Amino acid sequence: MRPHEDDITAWFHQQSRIDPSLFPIGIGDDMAEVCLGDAASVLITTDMLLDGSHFDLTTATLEQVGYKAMVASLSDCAAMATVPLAAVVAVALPPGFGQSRLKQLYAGIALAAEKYDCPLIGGDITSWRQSHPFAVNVTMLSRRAANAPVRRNGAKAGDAVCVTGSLGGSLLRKHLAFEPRVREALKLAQTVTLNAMMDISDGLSTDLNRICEQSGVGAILDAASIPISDDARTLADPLAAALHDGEDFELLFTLASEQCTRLMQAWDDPTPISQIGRIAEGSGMKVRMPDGRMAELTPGGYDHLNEPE
Ligand SMILES: Nc1ncnc2c1ncn2[C@@H]1O[C@H](COP(=O)(O)OP(=O)(O)O)[C@@H](O)[C@H]1O
Ligand SMILES: Cc1ncc(C[n+]2csc(CCOP(=O)(O)OP(=O)(O)O)c2C)c(N)n1
Ligand SMILES: [Mg+2]
Repeated sequence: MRPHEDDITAWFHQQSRIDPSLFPIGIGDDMAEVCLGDAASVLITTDMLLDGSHFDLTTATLEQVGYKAMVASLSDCAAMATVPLAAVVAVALPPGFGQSRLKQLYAGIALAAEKYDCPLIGGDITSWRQSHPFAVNVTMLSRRAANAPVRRNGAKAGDAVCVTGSLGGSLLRKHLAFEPRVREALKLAQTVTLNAMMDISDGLSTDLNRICEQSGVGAILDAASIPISDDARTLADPLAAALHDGEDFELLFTLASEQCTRLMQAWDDPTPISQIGRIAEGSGMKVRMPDGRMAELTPGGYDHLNEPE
């Protein structure tokens, strides 16, 4: 079944009557683009992370949470092959949170800001009057690189489907300490023509479905080619983990088959790239299982609107 989140964001997209000459990219991609005149533009994304949903403060440190909040947004900048510019960070604090814990959070934010050259330029502090969980929201700006921002809607039948890094088992470790693929995305866009790209936050099955739906195509994956992470291999069903766990924060992209051949020859970055399947005409996703059997692939990743009541 289609994720409920996608139903409502598609509805938001339908409702929005924005002028494409002012906002060339609106609802539906990892970032929206705002024209500033004279061919200049800025891209923007916002993401809220909640204690209990995106991290668990009984086990994660505030420094890890600050880092994660920043790199999740940096991953959106990478998803469109854009250059991060700056971040503003808003927090909602439980009563009695205090300055010293805010400084721990800041240490994680500052670590990511420094590492990815994306300074914190503002924010907001609010506190709950009653007992409520901690929340942190990052809004981030980026700018175009030499390439146009890579969108979700450009995949074409016959394209190769590729990912960076490896997938699955993120909850064991990676989701608090990953490296957003900013450098890799810019290198990719410099080396080849990318038809579609996004980052994998909700899970390969759910996020590939977004590219397919927005591009009006289907996809066939080859399970044996999916790079399964070492952490996913410790779980009961490593392939299911790679397909559905989410928070891999790897790049998922499609490009013409000859471009893919060229990319595989030219790619010299330490982060590996794998071709995991092909874009097909029509709609829907299939996966060739390791035993050769073809199975339907339905979006089985994270859906905030499909949580138990
Ligand atoms: N509350 C909202 N109001 C308007 N647009 C929204 C809202 N929530 C999400 N969106 C938009 O819906 C699109 C799809 O969201 P999603 O797939 O979750 O993106 P991401 O994984 O990059 O956060 C994005 O363009 C996002 O900006
Ligand atoms: C305590 C806890 N439970 C569950 C998860 C797993 N998880 C939480 S949100 C999420 C999906 C990604 O988050 P979302 O807010 O949808 O990010 P976006 O797609 O908007 O970038 C996943 C896999 C987690 N990281 N921590
Ligand atoms: Mg989401």
